[in-house]
Amino acid sequence: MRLRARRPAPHRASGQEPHRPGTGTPPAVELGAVTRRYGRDAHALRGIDLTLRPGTFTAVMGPSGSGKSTLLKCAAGLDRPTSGTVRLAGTELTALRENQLTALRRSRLGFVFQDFNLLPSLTVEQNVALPFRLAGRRPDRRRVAAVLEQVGLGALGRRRPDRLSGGQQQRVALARALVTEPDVVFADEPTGALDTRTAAEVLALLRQSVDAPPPGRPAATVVMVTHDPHAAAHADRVLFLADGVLADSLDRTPGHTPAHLAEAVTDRLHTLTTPNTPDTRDTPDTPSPARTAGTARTAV
Ligand SMILES: Nc1ncnc2c1ncn2[C@@H]1O[C@H](COP(=O)(O)OP(=O)(O)OP(=O)(O)O)[C@@H](O)[C@H]1O
Repeated sequence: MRLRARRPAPHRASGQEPHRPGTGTPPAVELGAVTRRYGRDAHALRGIDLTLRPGTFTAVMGPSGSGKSTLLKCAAGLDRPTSGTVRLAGTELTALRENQLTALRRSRLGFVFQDFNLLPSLTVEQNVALPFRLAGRRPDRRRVAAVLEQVGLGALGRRRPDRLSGGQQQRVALARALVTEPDVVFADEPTGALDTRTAAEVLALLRQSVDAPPPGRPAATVVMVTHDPHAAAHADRVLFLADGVLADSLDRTPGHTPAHLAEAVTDRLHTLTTPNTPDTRDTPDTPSPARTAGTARTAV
């Protein structure tokens, strides 16, 4: 693979066609030719085309400075692209005024950050109920209790965050992100501050929110930026950014384990960070982790 050769052309993730109005459920996230420049010279994103279906879990990886956070911020309406379009569940964000964007983020998106971002003076329940209050709605106490059960914290609603472990605090943040049944949950390094075992528990909960939501509740859609191949291996699809373009992707195929996907992800990352290394993965006598994992390699 020669990433540099591919860099100038904008890419569309394969198999992900733009939604045509009137053809059913719109994509959860749709980016069209999104660019983001800082000043004249810093091109953080260089033409991103991307479509993510509802009820999917996508990880975004890439070297430092490749544009992951910028992509997340543009997709979540926290930053405005320099050009291009962003649609969330059919709503065009780039057309919205700032106050409309804020209202949309509060009512239709969930966020999980590395450092949890809980309010220390509020109890666990109050932190989870916050999105209702910020949206000017009465907190739905049954929903708050249900989502705390979902993340395994049903008994800790009255505690304050400083009396919780890091993993428990991140579970509260996850409950807060899920409580309004948002169109998309955006997670930026959600396990970056956690030990391996606790990180795996939080990732399993994210995965479960997509695969097995509580009865009667919709499957979540998760977009997660991470540096950790083991975290990315919980996703259905891993997107690789390099220098502001979508350079590659990996899809999880039925039957192979997160460990295999993590190995394949590590292999791709290695290729991204050392682009001049000869690519031996297509040589028949050199089986790659991607091939042994049964992973579909897709052009994006
Ligand atoms: N506010 C800003 N002003 C100027 N340049 C910026 C700004 N934010 C990001 N950039 C530049 O845009 C590029 C992409 O940054 P971004 O933070 O999206 O990368 P990243 O992949 O998330 O990096 P990391 O893994 O280190 O967090 C980098 O070159 C960065 O220096």
